[in-house]
Amino acid sequence: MHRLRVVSGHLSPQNRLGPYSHAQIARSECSASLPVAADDIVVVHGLRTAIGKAKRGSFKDTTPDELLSAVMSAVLRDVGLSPDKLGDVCVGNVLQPGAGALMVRVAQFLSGFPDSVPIYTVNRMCSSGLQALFNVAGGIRNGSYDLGLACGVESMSLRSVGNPGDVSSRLMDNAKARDCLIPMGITSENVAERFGISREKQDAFALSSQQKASKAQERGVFQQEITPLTTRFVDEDGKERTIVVSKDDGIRPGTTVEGLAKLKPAFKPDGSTTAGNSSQVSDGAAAVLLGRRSMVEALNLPVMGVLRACAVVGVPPDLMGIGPAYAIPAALRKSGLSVADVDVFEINEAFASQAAYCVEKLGIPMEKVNPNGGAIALGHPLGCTGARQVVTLLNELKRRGKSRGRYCPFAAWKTSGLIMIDANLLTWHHPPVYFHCCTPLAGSDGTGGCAPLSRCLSAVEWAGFLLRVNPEWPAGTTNSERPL
Ligand SMILES: CC(=O)SCCNC(=O)CCNC(=O)[C@H](O)C(C)(C)COP(=O)(O)OP(=O)(O)OC[C@H]1O[C@@H](n2cnc3c(N)ncnc32)[C@H](O)[C@@H]1OP(=O)(O)O
Repeated sequence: MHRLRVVSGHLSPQNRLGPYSHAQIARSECSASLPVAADDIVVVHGLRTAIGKAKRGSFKDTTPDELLSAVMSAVLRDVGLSPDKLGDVCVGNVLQPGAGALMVRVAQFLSGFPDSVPIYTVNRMCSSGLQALFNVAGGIRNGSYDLGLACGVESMSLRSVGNPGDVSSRLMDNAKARDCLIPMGITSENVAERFGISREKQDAFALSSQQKASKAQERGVFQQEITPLTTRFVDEDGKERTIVVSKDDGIRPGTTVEGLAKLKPAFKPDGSTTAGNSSQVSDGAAAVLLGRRSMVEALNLPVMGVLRACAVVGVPPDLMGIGPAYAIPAALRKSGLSVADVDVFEINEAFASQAAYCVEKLGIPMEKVNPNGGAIALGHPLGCTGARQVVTLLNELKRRGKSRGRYCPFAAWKTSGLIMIDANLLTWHHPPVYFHCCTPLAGSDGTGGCAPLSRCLSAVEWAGFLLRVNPEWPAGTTNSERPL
């Protein structure tokens, strides 16, 4: 009934559609092609912390349980959901000892979650945050529970990559197994050499990431997705201060092609991968609340998107960065869409070499790729990034009033994760006061409200999962102002 009311509200002459006629609405792809089902897996809400520069940035003295707790509690607080309603919490993490099991359980209690709520970690390297989403979605799909929280967290300040753990000495006799020891920076060099991604091309990609992120930061775009975190910070004189962190550290608005060209190769003397065209080593966390549509509707929670398809593909470990070039087509096949149908792609920028290769190989127009910059500018807290990209993409699609997005981060070693998300106006849940926000035209600077209804209904896609975006929240709405 609620959906019918929502739809008829849009179609009624009293609504504020301005020049958009009913005929235009009826022609929309979204309403025609996207079925709505009670057991859809929907995204309710997502937030992230700011991303700190590891070892010297805002979160250099912040433990990962604190980062995680900040996003876990903020997401539930924003939508007014009691934690005891959660059936499971899955947290992507790469570097914490003991698979991060202690860290996440501590975060759970720091967040005020009862001990009856289960929590666990997952490690699919740089896709861990995304894998957490897959896992929670899987739990909902298989009927284990109706609501779950998918998170990602990493403190690269307090833990470093490097210890390979206990592996058999026989790995030296097996070329593929041996390749698993190749440092990530060298895999970037391999991709650049093998596929002819020149230094100039890499630097151009890096410049574009920095420029897009600078512009987004300047416009306040990230304020919608960042929950501020009050934390301790020890300054150069050893004095401890309390700071509030709400802004990403890594973005360099002054980046130029000349400045990038001057940087020395970081991983091998005659290489092309530098500090400027690599992702930054960072600290951060993100959380995304997922639920079965029937339960989400029963609790009158908002719906940001619907999970439509997931794909995970393995690639050779010495070329790990090419993952999106394989995972994106796999998810496209599952969804019956093509690259041309997609409006926004979020592709992880572990290195400009691999990201540029994937974009080229798939023939994606650059303006559709990471419109607010990626890990080169923002930073790449390993276990967090997949969840962070989902949060960033959903907010971008919401700003644009787009109904479908597609997203693809990728994992190190041999796998690539892909999820697809679509938006369908027919499934929106929000109070009428916000409902009208989809009628004014969005300003190109993201400040002018949501897109017209005809655009809200159009199809967009994304590499990864198809998520429905709810553009009823005006651009610039802060977390605390969002409707509950
Ligand atoms: C599956 C996966 O995702 S695999 C990927 C996993 N992640 C990784 O492997 C991390 C890859 N990145 C790295 O290892 C590191 O960032 C490195 C080794 C490339 C560089 O490390 P650092 O030297 O500490 O980098 P840092 O960001 O501090 O930059 C060093 C200097 O380069 C220069 N620089 C960096 N970016 C720029 C830029 N955009 N323009 C101009 N100069 C720049 C600056 O002089 C900077 O020094 P400053 O910060 O004091 O001004």
